[in-house]
Amino acid sequence: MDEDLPEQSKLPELKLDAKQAQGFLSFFRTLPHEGRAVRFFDRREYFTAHGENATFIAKTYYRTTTVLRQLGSGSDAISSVSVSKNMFETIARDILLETMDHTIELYEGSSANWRLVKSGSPGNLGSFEDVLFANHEMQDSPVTVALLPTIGENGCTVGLGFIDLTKRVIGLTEFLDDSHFTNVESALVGLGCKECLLPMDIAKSSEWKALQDALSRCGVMVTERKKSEYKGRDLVQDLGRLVKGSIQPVHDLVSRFELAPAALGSLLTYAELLSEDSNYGKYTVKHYSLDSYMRLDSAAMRALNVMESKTDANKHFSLFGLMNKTCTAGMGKRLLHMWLKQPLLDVNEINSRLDLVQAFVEDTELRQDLRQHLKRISDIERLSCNLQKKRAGLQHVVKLYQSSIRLSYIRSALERYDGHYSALIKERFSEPLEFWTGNDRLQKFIALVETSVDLDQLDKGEYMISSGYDSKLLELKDEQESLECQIQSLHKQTASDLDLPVDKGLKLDKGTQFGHVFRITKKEEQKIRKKLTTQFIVLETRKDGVKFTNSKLKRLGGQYQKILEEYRNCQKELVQRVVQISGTFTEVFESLATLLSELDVLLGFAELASNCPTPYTRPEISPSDVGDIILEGSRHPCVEAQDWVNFIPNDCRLVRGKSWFQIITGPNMGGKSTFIRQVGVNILMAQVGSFLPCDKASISVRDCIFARVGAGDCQLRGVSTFMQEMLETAAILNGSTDKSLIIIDELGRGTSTYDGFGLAWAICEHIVQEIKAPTLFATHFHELTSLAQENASGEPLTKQIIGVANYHVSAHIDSSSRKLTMLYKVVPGACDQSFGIHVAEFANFPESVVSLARLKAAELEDFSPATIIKNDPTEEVGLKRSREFFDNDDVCQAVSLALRIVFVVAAFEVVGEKDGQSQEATADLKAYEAMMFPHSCSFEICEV
Ligand SMILES: Nc1ncnc2c1ncn2[C@@H]1O[C@H](COP(=O)(O)OP(=O)(O)OP(=O)(O)O)[C@@H](O)[C@H]1O
Repeated sequence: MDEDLPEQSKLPELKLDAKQAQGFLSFFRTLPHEGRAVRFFDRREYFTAHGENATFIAKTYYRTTTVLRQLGSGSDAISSVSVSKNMFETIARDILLETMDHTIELYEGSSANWRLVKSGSPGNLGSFEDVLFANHEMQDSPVTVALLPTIGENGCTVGLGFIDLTKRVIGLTEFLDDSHFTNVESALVGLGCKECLLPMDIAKSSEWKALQDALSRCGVMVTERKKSEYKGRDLVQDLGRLVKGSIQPVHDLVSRFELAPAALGSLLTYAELLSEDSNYGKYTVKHYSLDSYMRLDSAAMRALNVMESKTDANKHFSLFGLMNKTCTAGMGKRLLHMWLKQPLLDVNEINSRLDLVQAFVEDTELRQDLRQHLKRISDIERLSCNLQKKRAGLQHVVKLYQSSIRLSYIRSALERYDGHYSALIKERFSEPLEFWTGNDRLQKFIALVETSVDLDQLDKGEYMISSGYDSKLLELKDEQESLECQIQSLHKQTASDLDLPVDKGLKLDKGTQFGHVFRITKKEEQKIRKKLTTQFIVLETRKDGVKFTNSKLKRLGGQYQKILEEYRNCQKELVQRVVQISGTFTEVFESLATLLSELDVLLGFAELASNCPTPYTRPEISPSDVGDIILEGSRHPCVEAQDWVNFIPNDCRLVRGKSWFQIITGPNMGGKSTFIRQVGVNILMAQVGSFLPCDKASISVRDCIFARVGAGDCQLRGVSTFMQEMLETAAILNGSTDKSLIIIDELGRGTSTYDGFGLAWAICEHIVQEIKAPTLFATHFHELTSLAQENASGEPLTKQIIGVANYHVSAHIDSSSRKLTMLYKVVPGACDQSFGIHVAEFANFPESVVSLARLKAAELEDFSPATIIKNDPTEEVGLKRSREFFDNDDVCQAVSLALRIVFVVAAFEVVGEKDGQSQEATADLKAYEAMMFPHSCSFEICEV
């Protein structure tokens, strides 16, 4: 067992005697049951957890219950587990930052006396921030949201309040929502919500299942609160204490909403903001408008790989990982996170970000210079937050100082720039920097630190107030030095009296037990024993020598200790005072943090655009109701960044009335998904303000990206996959408009071919005719391509359908070797043949199956447009063809056999992967098989 468990060797021993255990158990039993709380008990060198928590930790983090020990005896015993400090940090990070389904409590004490010292939840990390970010940067600031939905005449209205405790922002909004809670989902995604408060009845009721599903799709922790906590009555008064500046705008904002004030009220109670006066006057209140940013739901975030995931093999798998070229500690990364969740809609705002990026792309020297300086900037935002929450010490003040003195270099680098965008750089950075770093602001802080802190001691790792800062401290320091001199001369005098060399013979020690003492080796003691016994007091005789003193040393040492004590107390008081004064500069630091993190992210965009093997280009941006979406020579930035990929660029021309709706066909593995996702990713990047991996790009701003991709990639989830697919599609049909972008991949794969095709056709028609959103629709239903067929006179086959164009990803088959080569080139027109059998051949199908499949396929009509046009255009062409296809028993058998073989091969892979869970996997597979092949006999998993 030990070898399997890396942490096992570090498992601390649970050392409690029977009495201690008894005392602890009596306390532990008094704790109220809280299913979500994981409680830890600090035992100084290690931590422990008990009962259900112990089992949870053993199973989740140690992956074995053998680490469990029993505390107490007989029926009173409870399971317990010990956790090292490192392991505690790992568990806390996982619970609060990754899985986000528990809260953590930390208790300190002994025997039967314990008290709660820290508690944290995913939305409110509280004092666990120290543990979580002691060795890691804080990359994302958690946000807690409270929702209050209600059904009225117009449908469902949702009141929303939120708090970002790191940025000290409180916000509220209210909106109508559809039955899928599309708006709730985009608000949670946009805000980066980690925890959501819901009234208890709503969190439990099956009537609100759709809302609960929306929350679960976003992966937020739901915290149930009593309905009585949803009170907005005293909200303005409460906010009056928390906000900086005038309360009137807050009053005006709050009075615009009916439900949101109550939601926000519950949040203020939950976060206990009013109970700490360090929060007073520190918050800003804002209206979060859903219409200010591009809306993205959780499916789109996943489809476009916007955020990094734990399973990413390398950081370039996600857009965040790829675009994160920030230099500051934490602040830049948090802003990038926010920007990626809130792409802009305003053309001018997008263009001004692009202007700044262009300035930094064009002036490499300026960019490199600024980035060098930013590398030395600490997380000013968090440091200043800690100062305010009185969690800071002199080290934090010094860190702020060290960052502050670099700002003059950043300012002068920016001022040297005289390129095309100098006015903008001046307005956005140089002038605000000049203001905040001026004599009345940052310079005052710099002067405070330079006069108060002993900066010379920093090299030794000591953070102290310089004695010159305070007359009392100076006096104490002088006295201390004078006493030190007297002790030194006594040392010399005594050495000469004893006829011993100073230091080498007679040492002067300073310890906690005796204070100042003389020490000699045992050998020397023999030489001076007589003098020692008559003139000195021997304190201790040990292997390392004999310690002794005399009345003079005792007196001087005593005085020295007293002065030292006074000096330390004085230092402590002064440190508190300096930290407190530094806390009055938070407005300066917050403003500087905003400026610097923005500069950091924009410089990162410029760095990415310039340093890619094929440089990025600046997109042209037009409002959402004009212009087309044209990407020439575009690439998927994350796929392109993988070492093993030689990426083939493609053009995408979404032109209104011509190719606003594109059907993409082509062989499996041909690059369809990559292509449609890369269009979404490029648009998102543009609206965030980044250059694009394209040769040329123009983009009509999109207010929303809807994506339904990927369900086909997790086929083994069976029926739920289809349900998921339908839910996501329903959200698209409900929420999208002509200003959105829709990306759909492999729709209708999770059900029968007839149903799937029927749904796909109907959805396409609805999007083209009703929604009119630019759409990329990748499909294996070749029959869908007839949506775009035109008859000989150029009229669309189906009269009303205009603006549909066919594209396909090309592949080459060598006629002699029958070798299939993917060209990854997206070209106009429908795919004129199916490559399924070639792909099966690639997958090492048995030759007999491939030959039979070839034979039977040859008997079928081909997929060419010409053949399709031959059919009656008024009849559903594809349906007819697919019915013919499945009426043919032989083909049906061949296809079924082929599918079953793929399936059984996959079954073995999965069973192999799901080590130890083969029964479960087999059950999954059988359920899947029953769905896919309802009329055929069941497969057996056997040795191949
Ligand atoms: N433009 C490209 N240039 C180079 N390689 C590409 C390109 N597009 C895709 N690929 C590679 O091909 C692989 C398959 O691409 P993708 O998943 O997009 O195919 P697909 O047509 O959607 O397949 P399926 O229909 O089976 O889902 C990708 O993982 C990528 O490595």
